[in-house]
Amino acid sequence: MEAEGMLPPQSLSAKFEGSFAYLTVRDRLPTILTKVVDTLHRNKDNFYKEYGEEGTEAEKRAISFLSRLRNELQTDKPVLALTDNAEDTQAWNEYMERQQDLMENGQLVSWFKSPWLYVECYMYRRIQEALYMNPPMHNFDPFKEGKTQSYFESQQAIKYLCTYLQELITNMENMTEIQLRENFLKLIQVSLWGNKCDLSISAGQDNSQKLSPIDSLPDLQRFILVDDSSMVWSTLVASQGSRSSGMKHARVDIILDNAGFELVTDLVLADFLISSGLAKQIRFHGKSIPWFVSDVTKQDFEWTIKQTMAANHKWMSASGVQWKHFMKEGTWSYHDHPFWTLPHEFCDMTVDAANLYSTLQTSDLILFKGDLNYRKLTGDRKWEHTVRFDQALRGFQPAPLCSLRTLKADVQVGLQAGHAEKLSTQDPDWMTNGKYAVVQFSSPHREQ
Ligand SMILES: O=P(O)(O)OC[C@@]1(O)O[C@H](CO)[C@@H](O)[C@@H]1O
Ligand SMILES: [Mn+2]
Repeated sequence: MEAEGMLPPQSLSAKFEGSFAYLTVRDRLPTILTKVVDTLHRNKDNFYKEYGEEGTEAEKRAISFLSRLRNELQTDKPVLALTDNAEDTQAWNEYMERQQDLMENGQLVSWFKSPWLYVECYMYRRIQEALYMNPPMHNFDPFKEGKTQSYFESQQAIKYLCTYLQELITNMENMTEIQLRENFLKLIQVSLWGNKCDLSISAGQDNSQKLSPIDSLPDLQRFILVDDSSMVWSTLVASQGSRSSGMKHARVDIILDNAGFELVTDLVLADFLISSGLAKQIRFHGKSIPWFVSDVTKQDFEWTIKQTMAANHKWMSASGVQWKHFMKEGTWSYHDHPFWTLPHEFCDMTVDAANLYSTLQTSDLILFKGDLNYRKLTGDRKWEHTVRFDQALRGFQPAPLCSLRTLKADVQVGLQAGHAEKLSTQDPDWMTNGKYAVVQFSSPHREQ
């Protein structure tokens, strides 16, 4: 827990000129908006075919809304309250008020003056507003094409991975505890590096995985700056009771990040956890609206399993069939909660999404995938790099948790003294170029 009266460090923000936040708001976010507009344009005929004139009109209105939004962003206009009437509209507008209270000298909350985490999340929610306000477009996912493309472009790697998984499952019975541990650690790393493949960092450019993900692991090892995966293993082993008695029903929650290759790496890990008996239940958590270009929605989740099932490859389809079965029998389940697409830091969850927090409290292990989750875990703040991960969580400790993240934003805690300085001389962009990664663990049960 945080010492009382201690203020956390400042939020990252585009107000720091030249910072990664600044460059993202200035360059990457407008590009993403332009791509959304292009996507709507390209689908013009489809909207007409499906909904007639009404579809064409909705598409035009959404495009003009998004063009205005891009202009507001680029000219640093004040952030506007949401005008739609969705489940989370009020929470967003209340959060805006909170941001307003934090502003100094009576300045208004705006794109280049407010916290980066807030304005970036807000942009994706405004894209959704453009769609909500223009039915019949409210269910349209402007990022769908990019997500399916990234899945298809990673076919080769997915084949390798599913083949590897099916071999493991065949040999599981004869595996010693040491071998089981080794394979678990490998699949944790595959899921970790799967996070290299998000589409928002490359503003939607192809970033797919083509090589064998298992063979690349040894070369990547030295880029893992903090590796707490052995603690993750101990947590799982401790929570399942003995392997043969299977007394306890360990539950793992995976807070998903990106669709495409990354999601497959997560499903493979989840399959291994169940097939090995390390866990009895997996709960996946995804986004309820299209988010940060590549994040998984329920539709993406179901689509991925279906596609994998239908693949013309023995081991891929065997994996897909198994995953479908896990879903059907409830061993796996998919959940979304509006909190995952709110701009809050996770330390706010106890108050702002108490029901989600209490659900997570009954988990044996929570895996947080990706960069945005890391930003929310640490509040996207200017922490010293040597501050402990536990401390940066500021009381967010529902259950043992682990962040699997490749570095794509300039926040990083939990490093040894001198490590960050050394990296800065070797590779000045180490925090944002996606070459490095961390596996960081924190447990409420651990001695603080
Ligand atoms: O959470 P993810 O998918 O790993 O990354 C999301 C992300 O690409 O979006 C932001 C850039 O716009 C960065 O913070 C981060 O790299
Ligand atoms: Mn993402």
